[in-house]
Amino acid sequence: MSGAGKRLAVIPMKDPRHAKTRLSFALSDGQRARLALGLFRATAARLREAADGLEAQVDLAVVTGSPVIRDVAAALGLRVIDDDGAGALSGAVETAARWAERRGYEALCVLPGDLADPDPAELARLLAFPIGGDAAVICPAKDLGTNALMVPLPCPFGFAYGPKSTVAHRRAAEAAGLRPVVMPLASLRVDIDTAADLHHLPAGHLGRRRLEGAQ
Ligand SMILES: Nc1nc2c(ncn2[C@@H]2O[C@H](COP(=O)(O)OP(=O)(O)OP(=O)(O)O)[C@@H](O)[C@H]2O)c(=O)[nH]1
Ligand SMILES: O=C(O)[C@H](O)COP(=O)(O)O
Repeated sequence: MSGAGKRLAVIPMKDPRHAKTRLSFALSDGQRARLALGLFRATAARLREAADGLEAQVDLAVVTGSPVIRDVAAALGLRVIDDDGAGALSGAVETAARWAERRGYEALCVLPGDLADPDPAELARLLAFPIGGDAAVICPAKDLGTNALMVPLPCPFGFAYGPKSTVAHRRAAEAAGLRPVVMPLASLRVDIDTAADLHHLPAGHLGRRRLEGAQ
């Protein structure tokens, strides 16, 4: 099987036209779509840089129902997993986990596509963590969302994305007999949800320029 002895890092990604709705009062529809696509591209590029520097075999994928994202991901060399119209983040990640398990991958690392400024060195540290079959790694967001989750496959618990999902994932991992490892990585604390998060974007970034221009 193509994934034997390897890990799969997957980015769940909506269609940019339907993404970042919490920014709709701060950005136009076009600006939101460009921001969502730009954040996805940046996260994919940093993930590639991290994976290329590792001895451990890590393949990269996106799980999406968006033809736009599918084309961009294929051009970036990512594997494309159809989210089967999951309609919610946990369902899309579950689809990716089943896809990876069928192909023999030993672990799945999930990263959202809206991280503000992920550091490849921190991504590499996460990807290289030796989870074996008995641990799950959780990287908390500043609002206690789950900004990275790495689990053994088959994953013995259900994905529980939503408000304060770090707590839900930690409890679910423990209940399933896994050792939860909370790994607070500074560059993974911020994902772009609200206008206030735009300040965390790199200087000169479209989203930040728009916000500063608007003030
Ligand atoms: N494939 C897939 N990805 C999703 C889904 N829901 C969220 N995502 C992705 O998961 C990551 C985190 O999601 P959110 O923070 O909710 O992003 P968002 O849905 O664009 O933001 P809002 O519209 O403001 O809720 C982003 O990369 C999203 O594109 C889904 O139903 N399917
Ligand atoms: O972290 C999570 O559980 C999901 O990303 C949803 O949280 P968010 O919309 O606050 O990012």
